Amino acid sequence: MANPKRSLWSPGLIVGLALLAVLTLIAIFAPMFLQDAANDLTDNRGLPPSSEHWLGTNNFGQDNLARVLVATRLTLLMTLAASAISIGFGLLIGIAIWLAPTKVREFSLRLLETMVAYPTLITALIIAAILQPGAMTAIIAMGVAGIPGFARVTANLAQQVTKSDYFVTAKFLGVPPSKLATRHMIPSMAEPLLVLSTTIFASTLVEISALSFIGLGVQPPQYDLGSLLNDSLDSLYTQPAEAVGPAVLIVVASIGAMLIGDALAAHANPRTTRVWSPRKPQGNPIDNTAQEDTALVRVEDLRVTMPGEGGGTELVHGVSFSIDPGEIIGIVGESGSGKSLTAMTVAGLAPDNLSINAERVRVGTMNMLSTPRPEELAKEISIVYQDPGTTFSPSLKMGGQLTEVLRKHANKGKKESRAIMADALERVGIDRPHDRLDQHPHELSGGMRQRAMISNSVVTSPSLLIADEPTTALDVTVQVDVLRQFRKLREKHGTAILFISHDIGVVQEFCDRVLVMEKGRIVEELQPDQIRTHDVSHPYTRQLLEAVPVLDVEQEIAATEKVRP
Ligand SMILES: Nc1ncnc2c1ncn2[C@@H]1O[C@H](COP(=O)(O)OP(=O)(O)OP(=O)(O)O)[C@@H](O)[C@H]1O
Repeated sequence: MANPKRSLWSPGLIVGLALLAVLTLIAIFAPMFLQDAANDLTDNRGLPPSSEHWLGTNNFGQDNLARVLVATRLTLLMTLAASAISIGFGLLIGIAIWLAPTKVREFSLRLLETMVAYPTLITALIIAAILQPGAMTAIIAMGVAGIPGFARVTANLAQQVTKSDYFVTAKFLGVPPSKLATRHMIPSMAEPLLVLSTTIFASTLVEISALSFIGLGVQPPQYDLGSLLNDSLDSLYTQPAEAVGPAVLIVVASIGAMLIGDALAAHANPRTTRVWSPRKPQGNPIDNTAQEDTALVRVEDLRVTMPGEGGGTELVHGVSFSIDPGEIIGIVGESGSGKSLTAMTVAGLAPDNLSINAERVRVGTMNMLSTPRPEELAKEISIVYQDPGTTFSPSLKMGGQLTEVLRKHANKGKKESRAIMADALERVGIDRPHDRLDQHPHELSGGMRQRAMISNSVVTSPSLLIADEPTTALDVTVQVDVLRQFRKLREKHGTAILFISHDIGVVQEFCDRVLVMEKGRIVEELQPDQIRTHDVSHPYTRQLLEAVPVLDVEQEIAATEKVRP
């Protein structure tokens, strides 16, 4: 999904569109006005560049520049036609695969994988060699050769759509396949496919010119940029200017298309997968105020801005708070109120596209606006993310990923790290923990992955644990187990916790203090008792309290303590 706040009109897009607009104008008007200069045989053979013939003339006395400009039309038309074949059929096949029965789908996906292993140009060469050389052959060869690549990407994207709740529901309700494709699949995939289409256009242009260059594409008397390049070979040393024109136009056209593709890709939503990344350092990595300030975390006047016209959009408006060692602070607020941005900035992570400004963001002695040492960061701060699906790399086994921090930053050996992790997994209720370490993330359920992530974050006994809605996806019993783990961590190691939740019921007993956020501001700071007795002053907090059924965490923990040692 595109980010509406981010301007589409980047310099790259403007330059790319301008280049393609100029080429389109050339393609339209050059054949109307320069046909004679380009095609008429004259006695002015092999002239060097001059004010009359900017790129000189060829061996038949034809003006090289006029021929290049006239050839632009055929080159662009062939490229458009071949790209349309690749994109059209690729889209149909990619979608059909996911609407087909499982056996057909599996076979088609394997077939596509085999086909994409062959470079497009080789496939095109084989097709062009079988058919009679000519413009139509070049179009068919390039168009057909580009289908598997486009179909493969479409199939990958379509697979993600088929997993979405809205698609499953629509299928369940009996929406016919054609409607599933047009209403659900194509709109969801439109943006990445548009970006891919511009890349296909650029590569088709170069490859179709290559086919003509080697004599399998356009044949005389027709000519395109590739065949003009070929013509220039005979006199490359005596008349190099003849090669310059077609070469420059091929490069300019493909750069134009790539710039448009890049700009569209950059405009695509930067948080489709929620990626938090380290930021550019601001100031000294060590914050000396830690000596006189007993708080573990100190945030002063934090502002997070989405850059844009008119100074951009401020998403977090001057937030200040502190967390003492061992303190559990809750942040509650509705979706989009700035909870995650605030917490991730405290961890020194925030989306790249946002600008972060603050008087201070300190954790221990680390200035989180700068770049603290990675070993210190890994030991001092742990994060439990909202989405367990994206936390683990799908291609690596759980064991390698879960023991990484222990091995790298706590200097534990492989065996010892595995034993510590297996124990931690067992404590969050994961059965057969040793076997789990040898499994891949997809072999675990979402709830298990979430619990694995939680156990991973507590094994290093960090000073600060940032938990971004860690229990949202878990059932109540597991929620309680997890909260109990967090409590034990605080009791044993004095870990402070920044606990983000939508659910004021969960935070009320679990946290020592609760910050209520609304629209990027902390609107109220509450003691748990105030939540319990509804002694709150801000209308938004009252609304939150009225909206959420309250879970008595204390009671639940007490109840499960009785059954669990
Ligand atoms: N990378 C980004 N680019 C642009 N806007 C962003 C980005 N990240 C967050 N936002 C916007 O900032 C606001 C606060 O987002 P944030 O993720 O902090 O909310 P939240 O309170 O954690 O919500 P949720 O509970 O749904 O996760 C939202 O309007 C969100 O759309």
